Parts: sequence; structure tokens; C-alpha cells
Amino acid sequence: AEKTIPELVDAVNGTPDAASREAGKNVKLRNHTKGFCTSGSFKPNPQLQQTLAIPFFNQDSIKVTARFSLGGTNPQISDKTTGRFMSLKIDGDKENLNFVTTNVPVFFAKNLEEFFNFQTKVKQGPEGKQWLIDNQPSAKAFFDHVRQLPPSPSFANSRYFGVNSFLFSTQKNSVQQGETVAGKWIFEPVAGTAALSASELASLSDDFLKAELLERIKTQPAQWNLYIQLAEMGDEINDPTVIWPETRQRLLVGQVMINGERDSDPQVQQCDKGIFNPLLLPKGITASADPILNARTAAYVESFIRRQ
Ligand code: HEM
Repeated sequence: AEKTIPELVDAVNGTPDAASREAGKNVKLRNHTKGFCTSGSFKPNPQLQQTLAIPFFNQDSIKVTARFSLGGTNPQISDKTTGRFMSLKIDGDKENLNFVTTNVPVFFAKNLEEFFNFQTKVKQGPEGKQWLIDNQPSAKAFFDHVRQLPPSPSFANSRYFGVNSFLFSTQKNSVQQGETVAGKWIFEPVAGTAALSASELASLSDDFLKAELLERIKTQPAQWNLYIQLAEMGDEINDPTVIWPETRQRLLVGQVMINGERDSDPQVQQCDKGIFNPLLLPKGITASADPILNARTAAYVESFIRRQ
């Protein structure tokens, strides 16, 4: 049977029964709990208008509230782990766009049952992980990816992937004649990707990422080029465990610049309290039918309510 939203949040938080759920509410359990907020701006690429009909990107510079985080509900998780996550609120004059992204290009589950199994089994230690490797090919593919991905020295040295697909309206005069194309968000770091060496890992503490980024942006912004990777005929649109070939055409959407310019603004100071909604989309962008994507907002709202 289809997993319910409360069941998914319980699986994420590791609170399978009523007693642990109540305890979780008391400590305000939250996935991606270790993180911090900062700010900057987004500059759309004016050329995008030739291809895509998304009026939102027809603006000069748009304010950005960002949250960088690690995975899981443990606030003490070490920064030496591999996962890096970036969430952005792009707040335009009339419309808003949120991104909630990960540094791993594939997701570990293609539907809600796989998601539930993954979250439940990883919390059972090595035995649970082995079960996933033996029984869920998408979980195995995810573990294989994570194993190849070294921890980065900075949030600014990671790529970030939307993983789920969206549908983008095309311009009337373009090839597709005012229809839609499917695509995925990819953020490429302008500073390039980088990996921590074994000796660097040994000398670092478990908390360095926040200080590193906030120190870095005092003198140079952290920047990413945002692309839409376009699907071709036959590409799997509704399954976030499938990676499309690197050769797929990319459209440059614009550049994210994180420089802390509005860090004293209440919206930034309180951004930890709210949620980022991957389905908050401007005109011209709609969600694909991906079941993972379509469960996310409801799960984030459920988690938000539990942590009040
Ligand atoms: C069915 C699928 C998913 C479920 C049930 C789920 C569940 C959750 C929950 C419960 C939270 C905590 C929300 C809060 O209290 O603010 C969360 C946060 C988050 N999730 Fe997911 N998630 C899903 C898919 C994904 C995917 C595909 C990605 C990456 C592409 C992702 C990345 C994140 C990030 C980065 C955060 C932290 C947002 C922030 O900075 O506040 N999640 N997720």
C-alpha cells in the first residue's frame, strides 16, 4: 500500500511508534537539522528568454535566501561526511522559486515504498544496509555514488542537483512551439569541485563548513551557474534514480551569488524556522509526475508542524 506522509516523516526521523514520535516532537526532530542560513542574489541569463517562456527569469537581479545543510536528524553529524545540501529561496517581485538540492546526482528511491524502506533500513546499521544492497538496486546505485564522492572542503566546492524533473514552457518561436520540455536543475560551482585529502580530513574538526563559508564570502562570493539539463525523447522523466547522459543539452538559467549581503535581515535570520518548498514554482514551470517530488512538500509541512 502507498505510504502515508506521516509514515514517511516517521521513517526519516526514526520514530516508528507513538512514544518515539512524541519524544521526537519534544526535541523538535528535523531532517537536515545541521545547517545555517545566509544570503545573496540570483542573476538570470537574459538569453534564456529566447528558449523558455518563464517571465520570472525576466528580471535583473533577484534576492536569495540560502540554507546549507548536512543530512539526517543528528545536529552533531560530522562535516567530514560526504553529503552537502543547498536550499534556496529566490524571491522575485511577484513570484517565488525554491530549490532544495543535494550533491549526489541520483536519488536512492524511485517511489514512496522504496523511500520508506531506505529510511527504515539505514537506521538498522550494516544489516539494513546489506538488505538494501541486495533488494533495492536504486539504493545500491546511490551507495556506489556516495562511495566515489569525496567530502568537499567547502559548500562552495560542491555541485548541487535538483534530482527530480520539472516541465518548462518553451517560447512560441522555438523548436517545440510553445509546449513544454522536461529538465533537471544542476548547480555548477564557479570555484570548481574540490576534495579533502586524507591528511586534511585527519586534521579537521567535525565542524568547519559553516565557518569556512561565512569567512570565504567576506572576501569573495560563493557562486554557481544554474543549468537546466534537458531530457531527450525516451529519457525517464519521473524517476529520480535515473541519471541522464552527460551529453544532454544544458540551458544556462543564471548565476547564484552568495555573499551574505542580507544576513542581518530577519528573513535570513529566521530562515531556519521555515521550510523550503521544492514545489514553489513560478509561471512556466510545473512539477513532473515523479512520485518522490510530489510527496516532498507535504512531508516538509508535516515535519514543520511536528517541530513547532
Ligand atoms: C519522498 C521524498 C522525500 C521526503 C519524504 C523528504 C523528507 C524530508 C523532511 C521530513 C525534511 C525536513 C523538513 C523540515 O522540517 O523543514 C526534509 C528536508 C530536506 N530535504 Fe527532503 N525528503 C524527500 C526528498 C528529498 C530530495 C529528492 C532531496 C534532494 C534533491 C531532498 C533534500 C532535502 C533538503 C536539502 C532538506 C533540508 C531543507 C532545508 O534546508 O530546510 N529531499 N526532507
